[in-house]
Amino acid sequence: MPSTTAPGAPPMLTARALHKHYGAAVALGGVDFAVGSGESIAVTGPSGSGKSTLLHCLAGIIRPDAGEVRLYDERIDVLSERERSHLRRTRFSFLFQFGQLLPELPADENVALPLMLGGMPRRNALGPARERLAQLGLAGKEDRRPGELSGGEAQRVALARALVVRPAVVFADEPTGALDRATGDQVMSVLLQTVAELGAALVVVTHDPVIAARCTRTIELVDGRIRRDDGSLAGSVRAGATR
Ligand SMILES: Nc1ncnc2c1ncn2[C@@H]1O[C@H](COP(=O)(O)OP(=O)(O)OP(=O)(O)O)[C@@H](O)[C@H]1O
Repeated sequence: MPSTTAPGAPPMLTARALHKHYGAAVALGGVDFAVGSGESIAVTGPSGSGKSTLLHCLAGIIRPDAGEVRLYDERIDVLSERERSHLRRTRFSFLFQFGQLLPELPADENVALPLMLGGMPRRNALGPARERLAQLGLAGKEDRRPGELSGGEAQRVALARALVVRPAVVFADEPTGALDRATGDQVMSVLLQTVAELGAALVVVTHDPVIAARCTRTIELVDGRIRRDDGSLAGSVRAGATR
């Protein structure tokens, strides 16, 4: 998959020397991280190794105790809660194991929600929402509520919702964990393809080696540190190409 990051351009999202403690427990013990446009990074590692904590620090959900996180050149770890919340709404998207769709809303309104939260009138938001649903093979199912969709369809609605704002970075935590292999593979294909098309970056926490293998790069956390990193993103971004 070619990177859309221009040669010499800085990575989109970088973290340096991230530390996070919970009491005496070290959740992150000095993590350096970078992801560029068009890249997909699988974050793997045993339970309790710090994967979710890393994701939450990168996404500005929690603040690290030390270290820094930048979106392009902007330090996001120093922003106020209000500023980080705005950033999460406008530049980032999130996809979880269970899509967290609103059960009372039809598919198109679920997808339109992030646009409406950003101030777009409902009538304007429904168009792009339906377009995104159609791209994900859900044309004709716009009026269905989540309970009237299969698990895979519902997760594609969640995916449409994550992508409708054209995010810079998509954060996913076990996005196919609740799906069977075939459906999960399909959702992952759409996710990887769309992220590449948008020139976005994907950070996906997963226990699944099949999903990790489909990403452009895998890092493995153990005890809050990166034990294995199967590619140097900084080098590949500078070269304008990924593995
Ligand atoms: N809010 C919290 N309060 C106290 N300790 C926490 C908190 N969140 C995480 N931890 C601890 O930090 C460490 C890293 O947790 P984290 O959830 O990041 O791991 P993980 O790799 O995502 O685990 P899993 O695969 O089980 O979801 C663990 O020891 C965990 O118990």
